[in-house]
Amino acid sequence: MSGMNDSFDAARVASILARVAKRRPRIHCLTNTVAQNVTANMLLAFGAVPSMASHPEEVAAVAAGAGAILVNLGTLSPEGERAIPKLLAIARERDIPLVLDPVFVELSPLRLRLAEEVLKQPGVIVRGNAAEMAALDAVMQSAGGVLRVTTGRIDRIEGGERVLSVAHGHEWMARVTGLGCASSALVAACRAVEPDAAIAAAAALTAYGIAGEIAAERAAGPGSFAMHLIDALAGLDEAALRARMGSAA
Ligand SMILES: Nc1ncnc2c1ncn2[C@@H]1O[C@H](COP(=O)(O)OP(=O)(O)OP(=O)(O)O)[C@@H](O)[C@H]1O
Ligand SMILES: Cc1ncsc1CCO
Ligand SMILES: [Mg+2]
Repeated sequence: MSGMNDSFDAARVASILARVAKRRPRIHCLTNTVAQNVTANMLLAFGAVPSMASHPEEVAAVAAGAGAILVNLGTLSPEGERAIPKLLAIARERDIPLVLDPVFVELSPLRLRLAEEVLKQPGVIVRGNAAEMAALDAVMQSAGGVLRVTTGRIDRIEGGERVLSVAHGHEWMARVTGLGCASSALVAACRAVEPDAAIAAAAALTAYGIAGEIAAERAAGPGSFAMHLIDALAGLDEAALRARMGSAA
C-alpha cells in the first residue's frame, strides 16, 4: 500500500475483517452465471453471507436487509435487467451501499446504459479491470463522487484527491474466471462494515491479494489455486497480514 496519508496497516485491515466476521453482513449479489458460485464461496470464506436472488419480483425484498448490494453486469438476462432498477430503489430507500462491477462494459451498449443508470445513485463504488474502467471513465467523471477501484497486478483506488494502491496478489488470480467478480463482492462486504469506502476497498483487496499470495505457495496451478484461495481467505489473520504488509504499510 502506498500513497496513503492516514494510517493503513495490518491492524486496520484486521479490524475491518474482524467486523465482517462479527457482524456477518449479508451481501446481495446480482451477478453473472459464471461467477455466482465462486463469489458466494469467497464471501463465506470472508465471514460474510451471500444472497443471490435475481427475480425482479423478489429481488428488492431479499436485498432490503443487506449490508451492501453488488450489481454485476456479466451474462445479464432480461430478468436481471429488470431487477437492476428495483435494487437501485431499495438501496436508495434503505441507504444501502452499492458496488458496480461493469463486466465487459466496453463490449456492449446495453451494459454502458445500465452502468450509467447505476451511476446516477450517489456514492457508488465501481470495481473493474483496466479496460472496463477506461470505457466508463467519462461516465464516472460526470457522475461525481464515484470511488474507482481498478484491479490488476497493482490495484488502484481513486476517490476525489485520494489515491491508494495495493500491490498484493498473484498472476493466477487472472487465470481463474470470476475472481475479479468475487473481489467486487469482498469490497462490498468491507464497505458494509466500514463507512470510508476507499479504506474498505483497500482492506478487501489487501486481504484478497495476501490470501492469493498464500494460496499460490500451496497450489500446483490455477485449478488448485482457486481452492487454496478460499482456504487462505478463511484462515487469514492479523499475523499473516502483518508479515506480508510490512510495518511501513
Ligand atoms: N498479475 C497479477 N498479479 C497480482 N494480482 C493480480 C494480477 N492480476 C489480477 N490480480 C488480482 O486479481 C483480482 C481480480 O482482478 P482482475 O483485474 O483480474 O479482475 P477481472 O478482470 O474483473 O476478472 P474476472 O472478470 O475474470 O472476474 C484482483 O484482486 C487483482 O488484484
Ligand atoms: C467470462 C465471463 N463472461 C461474462 S461474466 C464472466 C465472468 C468473469 O467476469
Ligand atoms: Mg471482471
